[in-house]
Amino acid sequence: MPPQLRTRRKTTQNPNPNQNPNQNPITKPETARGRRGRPARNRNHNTIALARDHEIIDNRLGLNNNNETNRVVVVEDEEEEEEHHAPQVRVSRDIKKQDIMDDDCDSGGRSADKAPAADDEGTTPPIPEKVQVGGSPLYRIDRKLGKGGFGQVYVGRRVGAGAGAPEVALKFEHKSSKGCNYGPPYEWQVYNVLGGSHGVPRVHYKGRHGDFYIMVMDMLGPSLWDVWNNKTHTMSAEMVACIAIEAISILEKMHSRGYVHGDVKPENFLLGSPGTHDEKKLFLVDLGLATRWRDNSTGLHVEYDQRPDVFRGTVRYASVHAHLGRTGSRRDDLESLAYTLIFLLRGRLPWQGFQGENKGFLVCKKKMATSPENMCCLCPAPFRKFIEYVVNLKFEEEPNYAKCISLFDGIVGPNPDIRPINTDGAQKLIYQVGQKRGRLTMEEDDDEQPKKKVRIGMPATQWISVYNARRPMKQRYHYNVADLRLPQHIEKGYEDGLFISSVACCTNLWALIMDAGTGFSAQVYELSSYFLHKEWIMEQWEKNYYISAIAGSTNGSSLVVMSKGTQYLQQSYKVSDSFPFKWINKKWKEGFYVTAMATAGSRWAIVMSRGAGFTDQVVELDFLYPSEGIHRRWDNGYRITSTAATYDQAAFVLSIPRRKPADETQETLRTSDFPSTHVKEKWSKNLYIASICYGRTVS
Ligand SMILES: Nc1ncnc2c1ncn2[C@@H]1O[C@H](COP(=O)(O)OP(=O)(O)OP(=O)(O)O)[C@@H](O)[C@H]1O
Repeated sequence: MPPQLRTRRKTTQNPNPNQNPNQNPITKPETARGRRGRPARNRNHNTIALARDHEIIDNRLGLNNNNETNRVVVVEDEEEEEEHHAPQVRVSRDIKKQDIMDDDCDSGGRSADKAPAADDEGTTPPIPEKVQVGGSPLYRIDRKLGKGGFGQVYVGRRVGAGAGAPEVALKFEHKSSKGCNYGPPYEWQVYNVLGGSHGVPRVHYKGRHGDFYIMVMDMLGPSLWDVWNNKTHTMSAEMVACIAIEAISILEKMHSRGYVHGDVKPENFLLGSPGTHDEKKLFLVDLGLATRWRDNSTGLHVEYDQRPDVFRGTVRYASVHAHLGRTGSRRDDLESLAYTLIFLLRGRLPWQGFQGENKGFLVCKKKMATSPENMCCLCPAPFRKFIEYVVNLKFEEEPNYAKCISLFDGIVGPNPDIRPINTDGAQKLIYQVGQKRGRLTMEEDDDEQPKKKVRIGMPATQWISVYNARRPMKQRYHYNVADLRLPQHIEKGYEDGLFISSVACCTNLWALIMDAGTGFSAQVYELSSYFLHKEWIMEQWEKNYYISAIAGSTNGSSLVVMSKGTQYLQQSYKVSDSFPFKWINKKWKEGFYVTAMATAGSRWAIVMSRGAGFTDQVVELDFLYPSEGIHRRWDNGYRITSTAATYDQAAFVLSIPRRKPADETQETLRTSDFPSTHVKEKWSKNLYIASICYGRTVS
């Protein structure tokens, strides 16, 4: 079917007649481009970039000075709204660890691998028979204890020592391994700080032997995954509650030293060596993904950030924030611990079994959609309470470890000496907190107002509208506009001296914001059955129009508005099945900033422009309205400049303007219906719609 083409054009005189249109050749053609003025097309990515020698007419002042305060409100005939369920979108990530291995055959199997040293896989260079590092005695390498994505761990026996001499564990990392690009493994630094502290094995020596970096550490016993696996895939509630209690105390200690572990999972909790007095003691190993939550020099919490293309950890146990690429903080370890506990107790997590390229996205989506009640049905109540607590923690919030530990009191036997796991560390913590506060439990928090549940298991779609403070101006909105009625509203707006500033779509009905403060001098638009209609856009680019607003419908059509008088120098757009953060990141480095976004069903279209008038830009992407992230960004001077949402996710682009507006006020609203009455209230406070979209939030 040919694209449905409805193009209208509106031109006003350049209100800045002193500017010579031939004066100002600004952009250098992109090197990938062929003939002059032709866009460079990246065949693989449906990316079109145009570089043109042209001059920019900045009309902003001309129209912004309009002091008109009367506003015309045209409310479109109400029409029935249909509910459309968009298919799932994909998120591709930088996969750092073994997240591909998470499926029905458990990744944990690798730590039970007890092959002798000589039988090692052909891909890794052979482990030496004997090693001596960093002033250590000479060790003979014995059986293999385990293997991870980074290293291999073997038993070491001291050469010449008697049969009763204690064994050590040696972690080998080949110099060519991912973790050793810049010298010794990063994990060594973390062990320097944490080694030997509560629940972390002691490191005795470390150094290089041949092509291997080797760490000599306390020899430990089976991992919790091994124990679970040997026990027909179940564990008693008492055993898991003891693990919870002690694991929380280990994390508390690690956090108190400024680190988050970053990869909490059953494979990384080890018991002490069988037959030793530590055999019931819990340890946490693998510090390769540990990061600082507290800056060493300032003592302050590290800065919040979100980089949706960065994933660190293990898909099955990662916190939702880790999936979304947010800077790790203490809450993430506790969320991963909660999943670890439920896995040990129930033998399975609801998001196991996803496969394929967009597995990380599907797992994260499922985590968001699983309420604590559902995750913990048939589990004792403390486990649900623990999950509810941890998923509500804020980025910088200090977890109440003692309260978390006390949640499990009722499940474990009263006598710590006969518990299946040693809980000494937790007893000590509870005691210390009790001393400090004059009480042993943390019941005072029980009167707290119940927190808003963030994992509802029930998606909701809403209008998200963003309002900026501006000098009084005329703004008009239309909503529930069917395709055929678009032209008449737009033409009327043009006649009244308005230009389209934002467009949005709810199901297949359009919303249109037109105002007198755009600064545009001319505008064209097209309603097309394509998302997006490349040829038309290129044609308009050739005529010096730039994309100023876009929207897409669930049936895949799009409304693209292109204007003259923008401040843009060059523009590029991408249509993608998943939120294309990697591409955005790449374009940021080239001086482009996101200036418009839209979705059609599960697809995203992102427009980026040079000369956007921003000095920095960030993205907030979530399965719900990311209020914490937005507030943090606001505090740092960012303001929302683009929004778009699918049925699954909402994306917000926040920018720092090059020129600060006199009044930086920005407000957002989430409403089930188009916010017609709210808009009028906002207008009365000189707040005008700056961006609007319809899609995923949480009611
Ligand atoms: N001190 C130890 N004593 C006994 N076994 C150990 C010890 N340290 C590690 N292991 C075993 O070796 C396995 C791999 O160790 P570790 O997790 O440190 O390696 P890694 O390559 O960093 O793993 P990952 O891929 O999870 O990052 C562990 O799961 C465990 O079974």
